[in-house]
Amino acid sequence: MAETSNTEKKASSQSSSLLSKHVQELAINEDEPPQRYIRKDRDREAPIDPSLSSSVPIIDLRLISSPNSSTQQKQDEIGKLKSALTSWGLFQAIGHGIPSSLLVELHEMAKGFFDLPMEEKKKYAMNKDGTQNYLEGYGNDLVISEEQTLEWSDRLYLLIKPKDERKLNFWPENPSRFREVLDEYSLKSNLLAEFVLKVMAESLGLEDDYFLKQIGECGTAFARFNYYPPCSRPDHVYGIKPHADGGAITLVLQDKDVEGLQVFKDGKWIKVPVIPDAILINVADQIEIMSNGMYKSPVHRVITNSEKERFSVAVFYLPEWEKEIEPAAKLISESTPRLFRKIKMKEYGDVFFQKTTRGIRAIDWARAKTA
Ligand SMILES: O=C(O)CCC(=O)C(=O)O
Ligand SMILES: [Fe+2]
Repeated sequence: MAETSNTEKKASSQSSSLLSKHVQELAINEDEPPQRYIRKDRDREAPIDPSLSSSVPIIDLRLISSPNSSTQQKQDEIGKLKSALTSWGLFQAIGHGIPSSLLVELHEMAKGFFDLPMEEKKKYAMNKDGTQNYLEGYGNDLVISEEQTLEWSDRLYLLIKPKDERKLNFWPENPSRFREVLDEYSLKSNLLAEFVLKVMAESLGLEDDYFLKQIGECGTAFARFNYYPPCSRPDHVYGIKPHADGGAITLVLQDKDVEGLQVFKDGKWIKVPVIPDAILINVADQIEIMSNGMYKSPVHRVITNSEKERFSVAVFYLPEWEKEIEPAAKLISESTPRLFRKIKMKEYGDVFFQKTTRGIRAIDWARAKTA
């Protein structure tokens, strides 16, 4: 277990002053974001490189999945995917087979939920008792210390897989089609994640079900609906602070109009452009570990906007809690020594939560000790 300081113990036991408010309430009631939302890292700010946005990789999955593609087309696109994940750790997937109408509906469900009166949304509020790391429901990150910089976003966080572990009491009944649409999206998103995990394994010369087996049939998936209200000081307040995701892979449906997501690459921040109907797929820490560092789990952040609100839906795929994750033996050699230790997902999850909340990368804790 991760160490916990006294301040943090107090915070997670009850201190209500450390429970953050819904940002939507702040955005409506106060002109200036409170001090606890103001970034402390502006003096260490890396530059934004506008010229590289158009280079964020785009992969047409249809070229890989379609029986009508030639072997050459398929190999070329897998090569592009490999190069995208080696250098960026992400790509925008097009030709992914999820109908545009479903993506539009999912976006409408997100907007419809966050537009509900606060009292209605609070029916689905997270239980912030601090006893569990993966808190489902409507709320924000758990606040574990006074120093933590808070984020300008509200969330609805729901386990979608395994299906029999869903806690439907957190699934909104309003908008009336919310549950149905999320169920449909989960089905499609799970298939897409499976397909991509297979292609990723194949691209590294592993058995195509290598990652799926490591993740396990009962690997979990969480959908996170993110809502970023307009913020009067976008330069000083993060929608989500820099972080990498802790699971295996993440699928993100970005807002259809409003940009905000940025990825850190070679010392610079790069805006991820909005491409209609694309789904952003990013490597998360467990794939970086299993691929022995070949595929990178990218650091990314979300910037706020002074005028426009923004919605996104991220689905995080995680290995089963009891799985022990380590680099694939095939990817360890004299020239590519083992970079990471073997760690149980449950243990990684605990450490990930503690570190990420403080803005520290968890994967560094998983590195193998060099002799
Ligand atoms: O809002 C986005 O575009 C990305 C969200 C994200 O990085 C996350 O939920 O982990
Ligand atoms: Fe993320």
